[in-house]
Amino acid sequence: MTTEPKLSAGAATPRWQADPILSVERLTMRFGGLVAVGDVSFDVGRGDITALIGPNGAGKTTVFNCVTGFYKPTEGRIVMRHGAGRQDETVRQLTDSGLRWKKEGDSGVFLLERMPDYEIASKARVARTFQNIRLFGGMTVLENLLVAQHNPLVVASGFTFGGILGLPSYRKSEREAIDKAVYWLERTQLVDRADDPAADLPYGAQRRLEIARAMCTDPHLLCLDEPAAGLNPRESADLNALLKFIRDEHKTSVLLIEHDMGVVMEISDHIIVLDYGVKISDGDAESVKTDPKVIAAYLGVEEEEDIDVPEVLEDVVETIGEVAVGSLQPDAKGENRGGDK
Ligand SMILES: Nc1ncnc2c1ncn2[C@@H]1O[C@H](COP(=O)(O)OP(=O)(O)OP(=O)(O)O)[C@@H](O)[C@H]1O
Repeated sequence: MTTEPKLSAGAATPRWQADPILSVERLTMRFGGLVAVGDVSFDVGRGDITALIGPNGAGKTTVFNCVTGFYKPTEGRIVMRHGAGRQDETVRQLTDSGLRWKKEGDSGVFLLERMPDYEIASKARVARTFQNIRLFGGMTVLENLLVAQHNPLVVASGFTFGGILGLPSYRKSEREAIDKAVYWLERTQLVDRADDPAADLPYGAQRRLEIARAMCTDPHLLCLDEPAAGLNPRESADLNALLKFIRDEHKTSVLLIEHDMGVVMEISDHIIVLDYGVKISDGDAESVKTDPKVIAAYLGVEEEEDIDVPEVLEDVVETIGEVAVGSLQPDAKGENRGGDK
């Protein structure tokens, strides 16, 4: 099934079509007989906040794991681009040649389905956070951010000796790494906790630290798996502000999985909706939240069922727009379609 991206009336060509930083093309992921993701395609606009949403078990994390190299897709192509435009000719050349990436100056094309996860992070510059927080709990908050910058520091140390001897070039890189860490600690309101073990931070602060750590790697694309999970309303508002800052001031593209529709509808430029492993809607917030297929998926109405959309629409849009959708995650049939992460 193909679902063409939708825009609200009067909108111009969206960035995700004109200038996609990431294109997921006909992605399929099977686990034995289970099709977790089936023939899914979508684009992520450069400089956009893009949300991937859907009920439990819809396939969101599986898509994330394919994009970030934790899974090798069964089928499909995942194109990451540095520099403006679709770069179709380079994508075609790479696909035909069997090579993994091509970089020229500030431009570059990376076929992520061919790359191991460490290359996706270091070369394609895709950073991610996890549904279950994965910090180095015994290290301090500052150390967590310095570890994230390990690669440039190792290079600056000339692979050890420059660091041991304290050469000026290494000291300069070390200073820069600390400055960058402090910058992100300030942006995430964690400066006062810099010397505390990461495990001692409250939950919401640990989530912000994960984002700070990812940003210390200077990603072109930041992938966040349920960043608002477990946050209180105040922390969710802070998260919204942080993600808008990352988009607007750092021009970093963001792709997030999120169940909190308050967060999704407020900050997303573009929303893709999955259900049972297929894409059911794709467009801006306005078009997605009024899409009958989305409403049916969240409320568990069978597609063939003749729902009276105008009658229920107002209530449902209000619900999807305002509720932290924990209560909507299991569908109306009472099924929990997901597994633990
Ligand atoms: N490694 C795996 N092995 C087998 N099945 C898997 C694996 N990972 C995911 N699945 C299955 O694939 C389907 C999609 O799971 P996925 O975690 O991608 O959904 P999700 O949309 O992220 O769900 P949630 O919102 O609950 O996190 C589910 O049926 C899940 O049980």
